[in-house]
Amino acid sequence: MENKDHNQNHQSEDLPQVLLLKPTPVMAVLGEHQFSSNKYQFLKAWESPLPLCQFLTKYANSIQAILCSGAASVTDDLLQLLPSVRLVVAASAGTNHIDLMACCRRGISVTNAGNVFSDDGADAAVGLLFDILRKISAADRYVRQGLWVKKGDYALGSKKKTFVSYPFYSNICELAADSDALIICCALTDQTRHMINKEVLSALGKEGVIVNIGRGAIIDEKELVRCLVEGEIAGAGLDVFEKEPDIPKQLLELENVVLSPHNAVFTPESFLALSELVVGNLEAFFSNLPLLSPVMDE
Ligand SMILES: O=CC(=O)O
Repeated sequence: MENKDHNQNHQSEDLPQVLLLKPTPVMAVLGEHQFSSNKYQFLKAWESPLPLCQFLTKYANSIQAILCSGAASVTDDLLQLLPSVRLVVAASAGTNHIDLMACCRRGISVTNAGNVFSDDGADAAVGLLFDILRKISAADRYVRQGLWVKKGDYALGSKKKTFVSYPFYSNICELAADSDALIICCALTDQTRHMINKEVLSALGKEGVIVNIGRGAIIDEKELVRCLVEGEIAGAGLDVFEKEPDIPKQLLELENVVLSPHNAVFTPESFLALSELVVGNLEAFFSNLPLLSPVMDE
């Protein structure tokens, strides 16, 4: 029947209910490994014919946990509707889509992806950096467009291989001024929003490149585009953007920019580790054991 609420499964009535507001990529892996474990009733809001508000009201007093990715925000208003929620499991390292203060006020624990994405995130950032410095994608386009035949050899790339040490900088402008490349991989918070602004980009300078695998809004994107267009910095490798999936059109036309669709950590290995962590957190929570990757443990 078209209008059936697939969440209504009498056999699972006694299982702890875990709300999913939107599909999260980890579900594909969870599906293979754990979804069929029959330990939880996963309520998929998008599969219900009910409007979201009615759906939430129907299960308001029984949903104990929320599993979410960045695609769906966990706001104070949402939590207000779900008084039985005691755990929010983020299927991401970033928690900027979760109102942490509201969770704290309501005594709700929060977990995230811990460090399961660290290796693949680092690989992707270095990949973007090499691509920008050695113009790999741009040279690929050059060959595909037949320009090698028509115009001859491609412009030189560069990659310094000097000894690297890691001094600490408390001032981001000084850090940028002393760096050839800035790799942004921190969380988006009130403190880091637009942390990379006009001053920082101009301190990075004409030879400098920037890679962002954190969150788009850590960089003032308008300024970044302006600096790239006007040659005030040398290039950018960007996995994240301020208004995903929309990206500024000018970026598409720039040869010194490498773009990827917020997929820096999308590997089978990361997702398998994430699915195990998500299930591990749910199991720990419902067995009253310490959470595996707490952001906030109430
Ligand atoms: O962007 C990915 C994450 O936060 O895990």
